[in-house]
Amino acid sequence: MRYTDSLARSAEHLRAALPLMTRQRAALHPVSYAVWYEFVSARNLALHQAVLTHTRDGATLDEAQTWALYQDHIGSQLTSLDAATAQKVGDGLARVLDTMAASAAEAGQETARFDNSLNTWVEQLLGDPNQQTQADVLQELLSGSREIRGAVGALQSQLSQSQHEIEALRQEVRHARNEALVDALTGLSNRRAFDQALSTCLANSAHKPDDPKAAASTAPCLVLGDIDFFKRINDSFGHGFGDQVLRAVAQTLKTVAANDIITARIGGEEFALLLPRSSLDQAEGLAEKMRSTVAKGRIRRGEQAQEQQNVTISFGVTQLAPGESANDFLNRADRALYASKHQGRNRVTVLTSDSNDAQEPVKLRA
Ligand SMILES: Nc1nc2c(ncn2[C@@H]2O[C@H](COP(=O)(O)OP(=O)(O)OP(=O)(O)O)[C@@H](O)[C@H]2O)c(=O)[nH]1
Repeated sequence: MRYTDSLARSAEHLRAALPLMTRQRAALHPVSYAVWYEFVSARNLALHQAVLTHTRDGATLDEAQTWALYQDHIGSQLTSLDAATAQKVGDGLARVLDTMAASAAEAGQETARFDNSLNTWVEQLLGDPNQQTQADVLQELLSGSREIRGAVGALQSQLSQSQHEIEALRQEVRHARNEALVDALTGLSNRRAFDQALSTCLANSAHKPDDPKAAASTAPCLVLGDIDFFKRINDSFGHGFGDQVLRAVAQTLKTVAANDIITARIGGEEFALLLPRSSLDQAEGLAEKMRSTVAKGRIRRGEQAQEQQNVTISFGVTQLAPGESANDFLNRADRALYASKHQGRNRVTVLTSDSNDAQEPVKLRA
């Protein structure tokens, strides 16, 4: 069960959530309650972080953002949890069937061996006319054994049919599981997949510390991107065109990023790229290439050639410091992104771990 808080604790979270919802003029429906409940209870770090990002500088969460947060951080978790359970059940069933099929095959071989022995005995007995009665009995035994063999054969083919069915089921579950990790609009990884990849990447990097003597030291790098003035695009040309812009930008990021880079849509118009092992310069170069490719592109709005829209995207780039938590890593990338927005947008900002102070000047590139 997802919510296991005691009554007193739930009431405490609710008391904390309600004033926030009022201040945010949040709509009063279960999706909105769930988002704010999870935010105040700090049970869901990714959601907590996303709400902070959306509401910085006193901004309010709108309906679309609330639904998107629910979809990315709460709803999809339930789906993939179900899928994980189904996968476990499927695997268990398949294991049982594998064992049964192996036993049945063994039983079949046993029976065939028994049948062969009987054949030999019958030939010997038929060679002796005085043993006619015993031979009749043995013939009967032989035909009985053939029946057994037929039955076991049927069982084997039944089991092999079931194995095919289970395999098909397994593939369906695998497919459902993958779907739960994919952002339906853009086809990129979703927030959940990104969070999983980030924690795996951090765990791996803890086991493989970087060589401090290497010239351009490599470590996990994070590139956060956020489309500029996206609200204006939605407001001017409609939500449908906004979605088209999201798909086009996602496609550009996917094309520019190499295969080993996790490319995710982690919020409404926010993207994240995780480079498992890279120098900060390489990560900055990648962000810069993405920024300029998006800025040069034109997205068609209608049938007329002049109905084209250009969009820009701001980036924040950082590299993991040794022993750093995922939260601090993400926060620094977010602050770098925020600096890009603050400095005029359509730019890449790199923030290193030793320039942790938000006030400290950061390296900017337009
Ligand atoms: N079309 C579309 N819009 C979305 C989606 N998810 C969030 N949005 C919208 O994205 C907009 C984000 O706006 P803001 O957070 O104000 O940011 P912005 O206008 O891009 O401004 P800056 O980031 O400061 O440049 C909001 O209007 C959301 O409704 C989505 O899936 N599709």
